[in-house]
Amino acid sequence: MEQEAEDVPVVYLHEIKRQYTQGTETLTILNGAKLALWAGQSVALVAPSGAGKSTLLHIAGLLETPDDGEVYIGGAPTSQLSDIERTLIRRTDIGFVYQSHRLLPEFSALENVMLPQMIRGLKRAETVKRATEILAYLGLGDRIKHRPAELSGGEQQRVAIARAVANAPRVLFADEPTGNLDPHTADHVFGAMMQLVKATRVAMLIVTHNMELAGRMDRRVSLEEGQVVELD
Ligand SMILES: Nc1ncnc2c1ncn2[C@@H]1O[C@H](COP(=O)(O)OP(=O)(O)OP(=O)(O)O)[C@@H](O)[C@H]1O
Repeated sequence: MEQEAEDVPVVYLHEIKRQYTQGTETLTILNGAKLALWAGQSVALVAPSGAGKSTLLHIAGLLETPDDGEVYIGGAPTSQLSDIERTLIRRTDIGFVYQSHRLLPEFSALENVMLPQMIRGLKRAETVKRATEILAYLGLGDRIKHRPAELSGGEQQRVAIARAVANAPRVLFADEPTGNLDPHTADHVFGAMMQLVKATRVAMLIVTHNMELAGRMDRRVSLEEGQVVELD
């Protein structure tokens, strides 16, 4: 990761608007949402079902385009970029972790973590080295040859986190990453994510319904009537 001025947010959502049209009805989900995500800061997004959390994550992660407003990554606007340019930014700057791990079942933990780096065109030896290091950092040094089915739920989720940070992204988005885990395992996985934020200075936005975990993050925000509100 290149060192850059930290007076610019890693991600800045400016006046984001998103509507869905269903038949004759128009649903306004985001209505001028603004949010800045900073390097080295973890932010919990806590809001009721249907409030637009996943929509916000997908727009901020350049998976969806807003109807209006601008997504800035590292200070640069993204709305005029081509699909290829957006894909490249997603590969290098953005990581995603979902509620279910979505690992490839026929590949080992190591190979799953190597894949995003290989897609990016890094040399195999380099990807093996980096993937091994990240897995060891997340406490999986003795599990790298295991396939997902041979790992526990918490281990699978840590592999998914390793895969998401394999390319040293500037921002990590996680949609209920511990939602499928028992409280003890959730605590462990969550702890690993918090460590990563401080160790790598990645910016992190985590959707969670768990107020205890949200309370351990740097900042808490919600969505009300399509706008982001600070909870602290
Ligand atoms: N493709 C779509 N077409 C129409 N409506 C949609 C579409 N995607 C989402 N919605 C609606 O937009 C609203 C927000 O959805 P979103 O998935 O962002 O909510 P959420 O806050 O993540 O909810 P949850 O906590 O239940 O996952 C919902 O009411 C949903 O029905």
